[in-house]
Amino acid sequence: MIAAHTVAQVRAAEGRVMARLPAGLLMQRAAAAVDVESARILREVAGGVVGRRVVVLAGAGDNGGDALFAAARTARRGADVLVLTTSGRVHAAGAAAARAAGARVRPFAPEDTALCAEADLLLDGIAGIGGSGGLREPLRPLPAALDADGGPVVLALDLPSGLDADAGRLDAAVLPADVTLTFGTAKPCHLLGPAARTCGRLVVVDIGITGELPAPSVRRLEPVDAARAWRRARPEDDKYSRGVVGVVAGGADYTGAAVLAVEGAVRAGAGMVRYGGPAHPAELVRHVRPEVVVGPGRVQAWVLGPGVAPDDEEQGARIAAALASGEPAVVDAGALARLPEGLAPQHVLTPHAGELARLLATLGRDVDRAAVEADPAAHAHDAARATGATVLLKGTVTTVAGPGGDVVTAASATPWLSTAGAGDVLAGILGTVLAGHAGALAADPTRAAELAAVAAVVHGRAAALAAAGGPVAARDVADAVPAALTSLPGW
Ligand SMILES: NC(=O)C1=CN([C@@H]2O[C@H](COP(=O)(O)OP(=O)(O)OC[C@H]3O[C@@H](n4cnc5c(N)ncnc54)[C@H](OP(=O)(O)O)[C@@H]3O)[C@@H](O)[C@H]2O)[C@@H](O)CC1
Ligand SMILES: [K+]
Repeated sequence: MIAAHTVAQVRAAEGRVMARLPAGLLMQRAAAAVDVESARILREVAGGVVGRRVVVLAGAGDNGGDALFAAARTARRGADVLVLTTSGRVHAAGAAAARAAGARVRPFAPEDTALCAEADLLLDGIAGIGGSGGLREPLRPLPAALDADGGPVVLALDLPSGLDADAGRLDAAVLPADVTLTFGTAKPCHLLGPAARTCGRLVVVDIGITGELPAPSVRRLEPVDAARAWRRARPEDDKYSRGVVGVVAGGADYTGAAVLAVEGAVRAGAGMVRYGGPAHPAELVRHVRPEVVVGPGRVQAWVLGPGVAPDDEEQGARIAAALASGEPAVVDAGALARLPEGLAPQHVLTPHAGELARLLATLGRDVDRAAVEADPAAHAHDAARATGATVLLKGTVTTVAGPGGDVVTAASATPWLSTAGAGDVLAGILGTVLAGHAGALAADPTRAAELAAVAAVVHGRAAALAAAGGPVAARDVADAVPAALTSLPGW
């Protein structure tokens, strides 16, 4: 898991640690890590450090201070270091250290853009967690100038300058990084889309504040976390204790979604799957999966809505009854169009951006799909708070928001996964995960957010396995779930 903390959380922790330590020590730890990573990059891309061209952009605050002390260390290794200050103010001790080590230090001028583009390595110390409002002039043209082939490796200190550390938005000019070294803990911008795309490879540097940090506000689940959280079959299990998943999917006109949701649940290891729906999809489901039981009965978790038409009264009645039962449920597709009052965290809504925009519109918000895609976490969060449910928003980064404010993400394994039916399979997998943890969810329904992200990780991994770098069909994703599980590190 990668944990991210807000600026306020980081500043509070940093304050407590700094009160016990000599002044400037945390900055020196940060600078040392930047210097080590810089040397590693220079060896990799330029074959060595001595004489290699390093340009350092240093802003007015402590992010600039980190950059200046790192510049001093890298200059002492023999690199050719030019520091360009990007503000009228500069960290005085840092600038003195850089000069003393042989680096040149002067203000940035617009024509320096070319020098930046020709460097082997560009350190971005313009702004960190104190930054706001995006890149300022005269730096705004810089990202486009660096975009050309053969430009420098860009190493961002703490975060790519221009990002808002606490948000996933990307609505202002940003200097995208190839590598981001973040200090103490990741920040929400590193994990939330679309901002996360500008961070490149993320490295969290231990500067000694971890012990003072509270519970993270954003978490990214990794495959190893999915292995840990997945409920394994136990010798004493029977099909009921493993979890029974009730699937209300498909209708007279839509059958494929029912089959795919059932496949997802079966392949993820449900003890039993019960199908609820009209005769035609029921026959097809039975044909494809003879192990499925058709008709009502006790279940531990529901999968509601794949392939259900909004005006299907028969399926609508089943969905309403399932939600009223209070049992954990995946609320997908057609079921999203008819949400009742009184949802709770164990109800996981699984919209894509367009569906979330429609849902928010019914709650009186003035948003469209583009607005949701521009800030997925904020909108998922808004919907979770307004409905009381957990919201899993599908996308390149899967973003899960609990009504209590926690956000859990899962990076997508392959872009090929955006294919028809993949969402139905995810709904089935998630139904099995919720059913397997029904006891834990009864004790603490807010665990649904983490479990939803677990299902997304496994779904993404199954897709990557099935796709093997190329296109993938939804049913193949379901078939690959067992292999995806056994391939998880720590399984
Ligand atoms: N937390 C920790 O444990 C540790 C933190 N450390 C480091 O400190 C950093 C935080 O330092 P910080 O608080 O001085 O703020 P910082 O990020 O340098 O930016 C604020 C300055 O930049 C300016 N500015 C603002 N927006 C801007 C923009 N868009 N474009 C350009 N400039 C902009 C703004 O000036 P103004 O708005 O007044 O012009 C202000 O002066 C943190 O990210 C980490 O790197 C480490 O040393 C290790 C320990
Ligand atoms: K930065």
